[in-house]
Amino acid sequence: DNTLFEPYTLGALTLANRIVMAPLTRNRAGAGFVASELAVEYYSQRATAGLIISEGAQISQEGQGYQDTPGIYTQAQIDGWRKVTNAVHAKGGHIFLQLWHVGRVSHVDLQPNAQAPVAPSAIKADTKVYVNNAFVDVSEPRALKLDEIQAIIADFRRAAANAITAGFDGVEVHGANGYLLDQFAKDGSNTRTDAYGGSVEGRARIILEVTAAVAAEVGAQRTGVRISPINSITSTDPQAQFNYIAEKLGEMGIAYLHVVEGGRGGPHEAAAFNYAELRAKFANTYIANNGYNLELATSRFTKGEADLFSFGRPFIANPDLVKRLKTAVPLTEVNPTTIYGGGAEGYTDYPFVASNHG
Ligand SMILES: C=C(C(=O)O)c1ccccc1
Repeated sequence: DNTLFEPYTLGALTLANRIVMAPLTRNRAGAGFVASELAVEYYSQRATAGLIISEGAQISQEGQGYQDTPGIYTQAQIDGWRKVTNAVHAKGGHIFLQLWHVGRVSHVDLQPNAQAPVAPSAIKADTKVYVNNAFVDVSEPRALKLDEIQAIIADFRRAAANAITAGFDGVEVHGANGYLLDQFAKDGSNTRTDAYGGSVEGRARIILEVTAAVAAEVGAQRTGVRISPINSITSTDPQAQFNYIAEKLGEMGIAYLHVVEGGRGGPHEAAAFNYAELRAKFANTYIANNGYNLELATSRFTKGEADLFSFGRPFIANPDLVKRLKTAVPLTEVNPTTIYGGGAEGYTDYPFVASNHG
């Protein structure tokens, strides 16, 4: 098979193609942080993706950083997601849920008892979050105690079990984009001197322990991990840090490593990081992400540099992205004003290619 549109085996799943829908936060969850009814239509519209990875779903109240993002830690949330997975499966699609803990990227208004957001160290992120319908500075975080780290690992494990109960085909541990696990992995945000910091191994410990716990719960073949070696937070030697993480994750036999190449949402730059070296540390499936188009994906695929390619914004505006890429139909541009928050507009109302076309 020499194209992106041939079937691909991922663990026990046969994907119809190598095109993955990347996790996309849309801030449309309803009361109780339950995935909205509209999410049923939104995700099933995009079921022709080889694999859908859902928007980040927080594993606990403490793990939430933005308003109206869905959770995966209550029965009502599980019930809401069940409708989504049923609809995607009814269309022959496959869907993983992204397990999310934001760590320091949060605001006291979202935190239990208005507490400070938690982090590896009490270092405030230089970023804003969408809370109370406005972009506001994040709140000052506090450093986690060792027993709290064990509790968070248990939260990830429980959330993974909930995702399988909700009908997901697997889970993706969110270790990227400046959130909790990424905060531990990078020394720009982790100055701990205990077992969870102070060295390549120490900074990697929590993402490896979380992944081991999740894989023990749902199976290694239904577990993926997302990392972003050089975005969001500075680190001294990202190549050494993430080569080590990739190697240890590879030893666990998990299904895939999903890599944000370059800066999040930025152009796909040939960044100062060797992704081929990283990939060589991980024997299973490598999903390449960030600013791909068909031409770039095809060229890297034919060079054997990645197995699957994930697309974010193109999937927002093109529910039938696979058909458009396969038949060279021009893509609809995303409307940036309706990505975050709102209702059906800019969510479930993007057009499909006319059925008589291609
Ligand atoms: C979960 C996100 C990520 O991984 O970047 C996110 C969160 C808020 C806005 C955009 C993206």
